[in-house]
Amino acid sequence: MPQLTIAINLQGKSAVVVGGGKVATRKCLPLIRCKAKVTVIAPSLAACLQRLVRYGMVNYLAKGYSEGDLAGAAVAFAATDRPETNRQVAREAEASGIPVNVTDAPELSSFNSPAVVRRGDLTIAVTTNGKAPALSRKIRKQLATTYGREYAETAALMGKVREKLLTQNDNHRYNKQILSSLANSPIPELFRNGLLREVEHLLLELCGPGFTLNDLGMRKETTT
Ligand SMILES: C[C@@]1(CC(=O)O)C2=NC(=C\c3[nH]c(c(CCC(=O)O)c3CC(=O)O)Cc3[nH]c(c(CC(=O)O)c3CCC(=O)O)/C=C3\N/C(=C\2)[C@@H](CCC(=O)O)[C@]3(C)CC(=O)O)/[C@H]1CCC(=O)O
Ligand SMILES: NC(=O)c1ccc[n+]([C@@H]2O[C@H](COP(=O)([O-])OP(=O)(O)OC[C@H]3O[C@@H](n4cnc5c(N)ncnc54)[C@H](O)[C@@H]3O)[C@@H](O)[C@H]2O)c1
Repeated sequence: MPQLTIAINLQGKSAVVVGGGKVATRKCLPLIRCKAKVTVIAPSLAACLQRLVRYGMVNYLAKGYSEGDLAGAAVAFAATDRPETNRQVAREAEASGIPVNVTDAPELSSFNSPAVVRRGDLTIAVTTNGKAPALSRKIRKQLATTYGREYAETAALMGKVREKLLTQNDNHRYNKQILSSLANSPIPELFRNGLLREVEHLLLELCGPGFTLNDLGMRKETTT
């Protein structure tokens, strides 16, 4: 089934992960990163999850799932190795209108987890609508080699330029032209090679004065 791909803000929202193994751990880490309040429910935990509990990054209920455990959740994950338990979680979520990811039954899920490359505010997500997760993983690895850390800097820089353009200039056509030129410029390659002076030259050429890395509040380093 074709699915809507969205990026959702879960900061401060409750996320319940049922199960405490390898797959549950993989579901918890991005939730922690986006500052959700994560609760894990499982009779026992994998070592990595035990550490996350020890460091206060997830709340832990040491028990088997029972109906009502999803109360107040903005999102839920059924990641136990018991298909019947995962189905019970799916039923409660469905009855309560809570989006749920059932890790052994895509047909019962209201969403699935894409394979993700993160570079600062740039997120590249790959999904096959649940058909071929191993393919998503392979493509994620290919993308990770093409889009390195320099894209985090590029996205940050373009965010600053865009903010400044939008606050000081309401000529949208002109702004679009500048931002499109920046997106198609060699700025990522320049960042990758530490050529910040050349980045400055490009900014001057494409945006005009007032857009140095300093003006934009971005760290300025000496270049060779
Ligand atoms: C992308 C990724 C994200 C993540 O989980 O964070 C992810 N699976 C990953 C890896 C992976 N999963 C599996 C293998 C072994 C090879 C294989 O079976 O193909 C590998 C590959 C590996 O590990 O190398 C086994 C597997 N996966 C699912 C089932 C159940 C079923 O299909 O019934 C089974 C059989 C379980 C069993 O054996 O019983 C189901 C789902 N897995 C999804 C996501 C969702 C669809 C994503 C999409 O639309 O493409 C979906 C539908 C639900 C969900 O979990 O959201 C993550 C890669 C992270 C990365 O590396 O970036
Ligand atoms: N979606 C995916 O990407 C993917 C990949 C591989 C496997 N899977 C599926 O994910 C499931 C979990 O795999 P795993 O490798 O994490 O297993 P695992 O054996 O490492 O962990 C299973 C966890 O479930 C917990 N559990 C068992 N009964 C429970 C209950 N009643 N209530 C709450 N927790 C309970 C256990 O304590 C354990 O922490 C399997 O069903 C597998 O088919 C999904």
